[in-house]
Amino acid sequence: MDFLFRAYPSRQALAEALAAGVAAVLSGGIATKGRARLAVSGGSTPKLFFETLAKAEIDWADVTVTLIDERWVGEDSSRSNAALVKRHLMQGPAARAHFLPLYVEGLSPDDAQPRLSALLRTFEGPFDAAILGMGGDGHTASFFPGADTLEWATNPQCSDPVVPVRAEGAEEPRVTLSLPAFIDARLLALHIEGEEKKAVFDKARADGPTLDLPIRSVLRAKRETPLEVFWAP
Ligand SMILES: O=C1O[C@H](COP(=O)(O)O)[C@@H](O)[C@H](O)[C@H]1O
Repeated sequence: MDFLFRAYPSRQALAEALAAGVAAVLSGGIATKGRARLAVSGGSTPKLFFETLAKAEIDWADVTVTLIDERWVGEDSSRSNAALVKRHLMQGPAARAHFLPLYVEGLSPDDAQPRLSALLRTFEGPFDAAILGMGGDGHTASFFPGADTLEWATNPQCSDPVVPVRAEGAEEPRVTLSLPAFIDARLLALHIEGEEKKAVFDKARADGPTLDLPIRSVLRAKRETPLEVFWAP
C-alpha cells in the first residue's frame, strides 16, 4: 500500500492537523449520508488528538464512535480504551456523539465476539475515518506479535469484524477489529509519536515476515487511497 508520511514539528501541531482532517471527513460523511462513523485507537498517544477533535464544530449527534480495539477491562480501569475515549473525546460538542463499546461485562472476549461482530455488521459501508496507533513492538490495533489469533485477525479475507485476542505482549485479553473491518475507511490514518516509533515504522516498511511486525499487515494491504501516517517527534 502507498502511504503519505506527514511529519509535524510538535505533537500539538500533529493533533490539530489530524483533528482537522478527521473533522472534515466526518462532516463530508454527514453531508452525503446523514451520518458518519469513526473508529479510534486507545493507549497513551491519542489524548491530545482527542481533546482537539472534541472541540470541532460538527454535527456530533450524527456521528458514531467506536474503538479499533479494546482491552478486556471495565471502564473503571485505567487500562480501558472506552474510558479514555469518554474522558478525552466525548466532551464538549463531541459529547453528543454515539459511542459503541467493544467490552461486554460478564462475558469473555470469545463469548462476546459473535455479538460484537453482529453489531459491527450493522454498520453499512466503510468507516469514514479509522485512526490506528502502533506500539514499540510493531503491533497495531491488537495485532500483537505472537497473538493466538493474529492470522485470523489480519487475514484480508476475514469475515469477522471483531476477533478475540490473547498475547504475551498484551497485559490482558482483548478484542480487536479485524483488518478488513477498518482497511477500507475513507481516511485511514496511523498516528505515531517519537523517534522510537518512527524507527519501528521504518523497519516495518522493509522486507520481512508480515506477522513479526503486524503493522505490516496494514502497510501491505490493498487500498484505493494511501494510508496517512501522522508523526511528530
Ligand atoms: O494497547 C494498545 O496499544 C496501541 C499503542 O498504544 P500507545 O500507548 O503506544 O499509544 C494502541 O494503538 C491500541 O489501541 C491500544 O489498545
